[in-house]
Amino acid sequence: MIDSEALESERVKLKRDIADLRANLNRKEQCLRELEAAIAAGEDSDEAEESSNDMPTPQTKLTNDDIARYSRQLILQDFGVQGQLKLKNSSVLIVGMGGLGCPAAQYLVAAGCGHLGLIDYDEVERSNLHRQILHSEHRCGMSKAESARIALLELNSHCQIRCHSRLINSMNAMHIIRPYDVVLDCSDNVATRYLLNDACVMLRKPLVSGSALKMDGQLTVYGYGQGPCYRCIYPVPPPPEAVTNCGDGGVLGAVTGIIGAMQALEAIKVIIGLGDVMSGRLLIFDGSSFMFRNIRIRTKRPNCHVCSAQPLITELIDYEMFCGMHATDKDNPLDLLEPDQRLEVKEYHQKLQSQPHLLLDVRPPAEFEICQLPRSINVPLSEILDDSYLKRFAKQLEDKELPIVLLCRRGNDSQIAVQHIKNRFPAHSIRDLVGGLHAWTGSVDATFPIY
Ligand SMILES: Nc1ncnc2c1ncn2[C@@H]1O[C@H](COP(=O)(O)OP(=O)(O)OP(=O)(O)O)[C@@H](O)[C@H]1O
Ligand SMILES: [Zn+2]
Repeated sequence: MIDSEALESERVKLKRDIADLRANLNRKEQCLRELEAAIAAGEDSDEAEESSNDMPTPQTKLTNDDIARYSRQLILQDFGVQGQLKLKNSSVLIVGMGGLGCPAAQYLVAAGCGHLGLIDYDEVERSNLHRQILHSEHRCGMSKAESARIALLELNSHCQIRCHSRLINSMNAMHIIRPYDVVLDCSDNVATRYLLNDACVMLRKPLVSGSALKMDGQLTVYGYGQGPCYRCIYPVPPPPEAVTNCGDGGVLGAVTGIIGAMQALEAIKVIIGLGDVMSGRLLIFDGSSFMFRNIRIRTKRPNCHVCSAQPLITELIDYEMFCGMHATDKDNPLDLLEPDQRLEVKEYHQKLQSQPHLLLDVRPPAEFEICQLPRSINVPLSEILDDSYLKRFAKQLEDKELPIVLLCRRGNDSQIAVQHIKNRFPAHSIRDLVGGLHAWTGSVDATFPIY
């Protein structure tokens, strides 16, 4: 008798193993490329970075290939040969090769930007591919900057592309940004936004800033002409609990595509001096109603801590501390509960799953619909925090013998929920499933989907 479930589980496991091996191979190939590049340059990597700071010799003529390739934009009255030459001699730094950085880089390279710097500390994952359109299935596991470079050079081999596969932070930002003319903020966190703003103000570089979440996006240009900087608009960071990223809130790829493409457009306008740059104005895009609003934002704040005549901040600070948030969205597991309030997934599977118990899944309904454990009941965290779940579970909660187990995607929200319910029912056995569904897939059922 063929056990089709066991075969399926084995098949999925093999696919995962192959993906891991491929990721490892990609990493090794990348190391090899970097090493060979360093050997070819006859320098160690630090010196290689210094040399990248040298100004390239300006190009004063378009080649025949340039003329053929860029003909459709060359014939634009306001663009012309001078615009193309400015673009050819320009250098743009893109921070973040994710949903915004990919389309932005694609349009800049296609348009003939001469020098591009790409920064990203992260590696390509499957969940990136729906919107980070320069990466590919085969490059999962590879550094995002390196993966983007491969795709961009296929589009336009004349562009000089430098990869910085690392986190940009207070230690390296001035050094990395200095050689570039314009910076694009395509990152996804507040700490990096303040870092890039401050560094760009200090180095007098225009900063084209974009953001996208769910169905909405925003765009503006900071530090251009007499326009304000990010700190003029947001002198203090938002509270960490008010900030959501794409991993938690979701985003539609076409929305990041729209904002990223517009960031490329603004960078080109800044470089060429074309049209009205989006400085002192904020574009707000609502993808569901398809409304573009263009609002005036304040002018320079006279007492801005970084861009005013007497700035208080004259060198880069610790931005993660300033914002109370990390600059990476790698899992930062919470540890809120006592050991006796926690339950490992294996123990749940072996001892409790077949016993009477109440399994509450505290994820939002849209996530619950993607996948769920057998007999789990969806009670979103918001319903727990506002106590509306009490109405639904009054009866079960009266039964102190019935153990309650809470779970979520990664094991953070379930801890918050346990704390809250425990305050109301201190005598109950209420525990969270450590590591949530991710741990379930890792330790109990390899066929359970991960998102
Ligand atoms: N300080 C930083 N230095 C380098 N790269 C950064 C920094 N801050 C953010 N990034 C990069 O910016 C990109 C932002 O893009 P985006 O939010 O679309 O991707 P993501 O983090 O892969 O998304 P998801 O939340 O779905 O995992 C990410 O690739 C991230 O690694
Ligand atoms: Zn300012």
